[in-house]
Amino acid sequence: MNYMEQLKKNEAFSGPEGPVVLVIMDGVGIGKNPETDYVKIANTPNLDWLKENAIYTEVAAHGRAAGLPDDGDMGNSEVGHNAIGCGRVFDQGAALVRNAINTGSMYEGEVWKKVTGNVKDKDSTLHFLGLCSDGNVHSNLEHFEAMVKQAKADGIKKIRLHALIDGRDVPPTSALEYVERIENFLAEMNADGTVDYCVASGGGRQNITMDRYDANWPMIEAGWKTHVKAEGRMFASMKEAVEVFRSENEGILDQDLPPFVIERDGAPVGPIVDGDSVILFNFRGDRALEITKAFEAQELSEFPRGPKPDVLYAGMMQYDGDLGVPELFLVAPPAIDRTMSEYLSNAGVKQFAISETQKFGHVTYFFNGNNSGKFETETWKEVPSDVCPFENAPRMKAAEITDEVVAAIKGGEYKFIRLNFPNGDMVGHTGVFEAVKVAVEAVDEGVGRIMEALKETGGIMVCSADHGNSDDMCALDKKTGEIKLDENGKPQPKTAHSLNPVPVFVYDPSDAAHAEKADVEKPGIANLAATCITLLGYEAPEDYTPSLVTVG
Ligand SMILES: O=C(O)[C@@H](CO)OP(=O)(O)O
Ligand SMILES: [Mn+2]
Ligand SMILES: [Mn+2]
Repeated sequence: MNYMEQLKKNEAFSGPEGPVVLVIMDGVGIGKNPETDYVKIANTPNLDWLKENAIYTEVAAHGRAAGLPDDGDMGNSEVGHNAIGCGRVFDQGAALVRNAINTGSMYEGEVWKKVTGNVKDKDSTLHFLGLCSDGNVHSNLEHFEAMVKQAKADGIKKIRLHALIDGRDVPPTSALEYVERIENFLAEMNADGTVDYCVASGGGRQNITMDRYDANWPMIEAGWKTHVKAEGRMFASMKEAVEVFRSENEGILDQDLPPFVIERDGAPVGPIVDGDSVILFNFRGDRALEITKAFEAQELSEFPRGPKPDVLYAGMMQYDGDLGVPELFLVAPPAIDRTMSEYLSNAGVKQFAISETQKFGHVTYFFNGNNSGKFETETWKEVPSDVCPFENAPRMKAAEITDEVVAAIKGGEYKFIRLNFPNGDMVGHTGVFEAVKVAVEAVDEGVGRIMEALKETGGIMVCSADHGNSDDMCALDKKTGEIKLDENGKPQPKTAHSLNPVPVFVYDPSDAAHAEKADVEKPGIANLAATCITLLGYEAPEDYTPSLVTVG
């Protein structure tokens, strides 16, 4: 459907006096275990009050409810904000790539043929760069393995893997499990002696290559040096690199591991040079855009890249639909259309979107279906994030974001305000329990101040989350369900998102909407779009998942 029907005004309710404010508390879900649920453990008087006094419901934010392949897949910010922003559930990257590989349609596509053909014609190297885990948030090693098998069948002789280490979508120190899997797989591929496939470089994902939203370009510079120029500390294998780094940095998490280069006979085994092909096998866009720019841009001002090698570069997906980046991609992204931002813009509703750098693109680019363009009535505001380990500054910029939101509420210009508080998620990923508690408390304070401003102006708040994280902070023993302890008897942290549902609070202090909880079957975060549109006094598009409240 490419036409855009207009939103109809709701005859029974024409919207509140003040704005509708959508608060996305990133990574704040509803835990199952009070001992590991740092949202519960934190002191949250405002969220507690809302639970008792506002309209309260719980919605699914993972698995099929977010367009992921299976209900065992945890939610994440991309699929979460996509669903919230477009009111429907699309099959997302993880599912689309799996499908393209299983049906073989990826290999029949022009891009696969081009990328592999280039290597065959020039007798050069096919490089794979990506996050090496089965987290299914940015990537899945399964996809890498399938592509390598196909490349071998297609006659590719030389493959190099530039391996980013995870520990953020999978257990925090699980790297060696993936290293073993990769090394066994490559050994199997090499066994008949016809090909030369190996790991060439890598490092922790929070250290190199996977920065996002221009927060920290030195990470991209370090990645470029490591993967492309093959400059850095050399090791005989990835296993050796991980083991040495761990012995030198007590307690280091996988995501923070330093960069490494693999050598053979004293020389780096896989710099990226003229004539090669490169596939970035991450399917998610936020942390893929900067390294893609480094490979694609003719001129680059963000760091002294030097002349870029003349390679054929392809992404797993198109990462930005508006910018058309990257030029070559293996799988078409979900065709997310008719987002609520577009509808509201067509209806002339002025919109304000805000977060700090770390989540700025979540509430703008992800929210608008992975498009970086703005609709006419939108204003976007980015509060610069600190560049530091967030366990050291767990309040992040919650207060500054709140200041801006309160000013926007009181200013009266915007009818719809959306914001993301990153704390519950960003600090949740650090695995530092005490910091997570402070992080959640900072969010609660922000919510409280927004409530006050809405009370004064007659607005309405919809407060929810994109997925869980801080609600499930400890590793549990799979068999017994007990908290796993480390060698000092302390709970082992869990740094990944959770599979838990998330809360939805609808707070209408002046009772403008006479809102009541609607009876919705299997509610999910996608239902938030229709909820906001309904509270703004419009009828939601028919094919949006329904509003969680009735009004009028
Ligand atoms: O940090 C990230 O990239 C992901 C986890 O991989 O978190 P989120 O989906 O919350 O952005
Ligand atoms: Mn998130
Ligand atoms: Mn996260």
